[in-house]
Amino acid sequence: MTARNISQFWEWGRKIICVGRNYADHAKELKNAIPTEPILFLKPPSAYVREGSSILVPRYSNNLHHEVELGVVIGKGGTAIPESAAMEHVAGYALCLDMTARDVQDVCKSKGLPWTRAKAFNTSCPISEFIPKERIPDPGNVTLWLKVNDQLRQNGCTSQMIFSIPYLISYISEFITLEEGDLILTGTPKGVSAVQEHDQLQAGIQDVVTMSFRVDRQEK
Ligand SMILES: O=C(O)/C=C/C(=O)CC(=O)C(=O)O
Ligand SMILES: [Mg+2]
Repeated sequence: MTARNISQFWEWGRKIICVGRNYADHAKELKNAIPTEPILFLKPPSAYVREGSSILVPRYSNNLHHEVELGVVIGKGGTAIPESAAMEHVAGYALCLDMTARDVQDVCKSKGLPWTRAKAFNTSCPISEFIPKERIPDPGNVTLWLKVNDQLRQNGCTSQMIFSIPYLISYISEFITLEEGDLILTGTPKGVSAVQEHDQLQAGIQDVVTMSFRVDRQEK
């Protein structure tokens, strides 16, 4: 059997665990309360999309939003990982988008239903190349940005996160065993907005990585 390479973690079929409302400015822009403990949801591995393929607006949505986020790639699994040891479990990072059908999410919220249809559809998780841990020495202090058709929409710093990466790893692993190849999306800063068919999205982490995606509509 050929050895698997963590730099292709998206091919492993592992979990994508997402944190919501982890930036106060984003929680406020959507008129949500600031959370007192992490809010979590999941995406399936079929949500991954890589550069060269398009982000697809689901047939059932007319308000697809971008959310730029720092993704943390788990390199060593564990259960009930103490916060003090959490960073030993990180292999690296990826720049991620948490594409969100906001109109569908609003309906789910109003009915008290899970956000699965709004957040977990095919192509809802565009990702960059794998970024080895050494290339981001302080993941708690990097700038994330996103442009739509060359217009800057999001520009935030991970220092604004309410719950830190070590805290999130420890919190999640209390009740979900983390495995090598899992990805944690750590939440988005303010500036989320709608994208349309044929838009070009560009996003980056400081001078570390950039990525671009075109938006298309799912065919009838
Ligand atoms: O509660 C809402 O209206 C929206 C919450 C989110 O979409 C949460 C996130 O995914 C995030 O903050 O990154
Ligand atoms: Mg998000």
